Amino acid sequence: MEPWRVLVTDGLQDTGISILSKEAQVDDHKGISAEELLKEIGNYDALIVRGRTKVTSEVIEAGKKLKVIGRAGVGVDNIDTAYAKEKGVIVVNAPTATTTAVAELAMGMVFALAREIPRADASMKRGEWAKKEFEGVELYGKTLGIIGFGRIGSTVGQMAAAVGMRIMACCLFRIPETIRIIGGELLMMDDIIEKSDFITIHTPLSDETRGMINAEAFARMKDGVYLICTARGGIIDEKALLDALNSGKVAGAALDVFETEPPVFKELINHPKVIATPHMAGQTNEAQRRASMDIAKEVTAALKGDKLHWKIV
Ligand SMILES: NC(=O)c1ccc[n+]([C@@H]2O[C@H](COP(=O)([O-])OP(=O)(O)OC[C@H]3O[C@@H](n4cnc5c(N)ncnc54)[C@H](O)[C@@H]3O)[C@@H](O)[C@H]2O)c1
Ligand SMILES: O=C(O)CC[C@@H](O)C(=O)O
Repeated sequence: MEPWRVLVTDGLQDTGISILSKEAQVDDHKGISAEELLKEIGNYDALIVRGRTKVTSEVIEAGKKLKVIGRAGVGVDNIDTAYAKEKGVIVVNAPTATTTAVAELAMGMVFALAREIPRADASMKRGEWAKKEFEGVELYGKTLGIIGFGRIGSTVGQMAAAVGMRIMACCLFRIPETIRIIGGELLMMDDIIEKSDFITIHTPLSDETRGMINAEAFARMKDGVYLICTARGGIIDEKALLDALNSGKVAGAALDVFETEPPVFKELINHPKVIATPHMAGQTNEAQRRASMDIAKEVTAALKGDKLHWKIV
């Protein structure tokens, strides 16, 4: 029998490639264009992507031998999962690998906003000593509203509780035990919006969450609120955020994800009260190693017809 062929299009750490290579022929074609992918995909049994590759219905249609699509990470909003299901193509992800990394970046953003660390550093590098300009706020005793209390949101909750923040969270489905353990409150999203000093977003992008943080939501927030988003671009209405920053309603925003990536809305990125990072929250060496191993094992299991842990469709 011919060996299975696996195409990797957004890079994968060597540990994952080694696991796959024991069972299949692996082609690492990092950065492949959309046109090239359409031409090549017909030769492959499995496709492994991160967030860059758009796995459209056309790609799935062209993948005549395709049995499984693996997402080395969490969000599958770049994969047409409905079409994959229709075509009997399995979609799996590696949802636990990057939880700590994303939560740590979100917490880092909370600290960075409260003390304006990036702006202070930039002023030092310009040769200034602008000590009087920097009076921050303390986190101790402040309320952190967590929208989406799943794996990442609840990990952020534990970290923030450890520095003395009061935790309020809202969640759609299961209510993790964590909220009780950290002495937090489970509330409706409206309450979180109105009562929080800091708001951090950890939901997936869905029909329901797209544009969820809009002008109306900003109007209901406390004056001087801080906003953090490491979840997905599109959940926050970026134009409404810029207006809220300019009016002073929002004292600072830290964003890892954008409606368009790389971002085209430069006025937002360049705003002095915005801290921006290039969709790197899940990108620690440890997290990417775990993601590469998890997705390699899961894709191999799908090819062999073994039991799956993280089947999306
Ligand atoms: N920036 C990055 O590099 C990066 C890395 C990993 C994940 N992410 C994003 O983070 C998201 C969350 O990841 P996770 O592992 O915590 O997922 P998760 O499924 O464990 O948690 C998401 C939570 O959001 C809740 N939710 C969904 N819709 C909601 C709504 N309308 N209102 C309130 N709560 C809602 C769900 O109930 C769930 O508990 C992912 O979907 C992904 O988009 C980003
Ligand atoms: O893999 C990436 O590039 C981003 C990962 C992240 O957004 C995820 O959902 O796992």
